[in-house]
Amino acid sequence: MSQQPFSSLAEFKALLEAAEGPDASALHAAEDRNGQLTKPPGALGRLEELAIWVAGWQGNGRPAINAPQVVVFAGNHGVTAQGVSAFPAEVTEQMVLNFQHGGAAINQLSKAAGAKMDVHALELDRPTQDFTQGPAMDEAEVVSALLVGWNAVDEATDLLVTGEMGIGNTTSAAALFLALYGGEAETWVGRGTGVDDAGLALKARVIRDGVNVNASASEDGLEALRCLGGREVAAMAGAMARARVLRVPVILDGFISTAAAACLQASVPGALDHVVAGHVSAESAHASALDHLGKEPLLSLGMRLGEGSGAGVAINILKSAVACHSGMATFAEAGVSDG
Ligand SMILES: O=C(O)c1ccc[n+]([C@@H]2O[C@H](COP(=O)([O-])O)[C@@H](O)[C@H]2O)c1
Ligand SMILES: Cc1cc2nc[nH]c2cc1C
Repeated sequence: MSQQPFSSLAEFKALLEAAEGPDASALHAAEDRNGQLTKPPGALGRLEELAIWVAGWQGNGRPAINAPQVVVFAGNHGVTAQGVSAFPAEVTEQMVLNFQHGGAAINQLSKAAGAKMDVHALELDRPTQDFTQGPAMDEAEVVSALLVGWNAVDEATDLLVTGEMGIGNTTSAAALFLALYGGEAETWVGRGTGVDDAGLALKARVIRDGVNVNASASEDGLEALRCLGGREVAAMAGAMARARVLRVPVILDGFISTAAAACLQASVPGALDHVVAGHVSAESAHASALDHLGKEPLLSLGMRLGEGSGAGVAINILKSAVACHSGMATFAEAGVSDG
């Protein structure tokens, strides 16, 4: 077997810390080109900033999105034993089969956006430990899940979406936000797949217990991921980190994808400079989580599905931004007076 790129959280963190930023000359070239395109200055609004941002990360003043990749990770959570989801844990595995057969929303959204889609199920027959009883994972387990994500990113990818499937994972994500950002447990929990008011109160109690039991989770983002995350959450973090190293832009999906990202950011400032928020989910605390990360969502469609679905829709926005930037004529080329 070939040598793995990291074998501990410290080595993973060091790779992320060493990752380079965007290409300054591509950024300048894209800014310059943007000023010459046949439109009034700023008339394409945020599409202009997005195209320039993609240019910097791709190291190309005329960026392109020809090979977008959607990667969906699935994991099972011991905390489902507490009754925190409206659906049974078996649904995780059943949905993996649905993804493999092309029957889920993300299959259609990937197809509509011209993206390749891959599915990785992470040890579904071995749920993480119930985090109200102790850490969800030991270091070897979280490192192994980070590696699945790291290795899932194609080197030829030019835009990445990380999605997830995991019954119980809105509880895990809420616990991560409580550990990383503090505040009241009640403000971080939401209905997930659709729990009632009693379920919501139970979720708040569960995440409060989880954060109290795992005191070290509040000290570092990667330690929080180990104690309160899940295998699919860690795999998303691993894929986002690989994309940062490869300088591939990433579109965040919903509440759980944002929790994975928040762990990276809390551990390594700048770890999310290559990340844009695809949408704000209907999970009630998602907007606040995005605020903490300083990310303005591209879309607000009332979606709360996960799977990478909101980010999948947002691929089309980035493609549109880049198509205008790289394909439009300049004033000189088109013979249009530039005022
Ligand atoms: O992405 C979101 O914001 C989102 C919000 C609510 C639910 N989900 C999905 O629903 C599942 C988790 O919900 P739950 O109630 O089991 O914690 C998981 O498979 C997620 O993909 C996803
Ligand atoms: C059916 C179903 C599909 C999902 N996709 C992502 N999370 C999900 C949760 C459920 C319950």
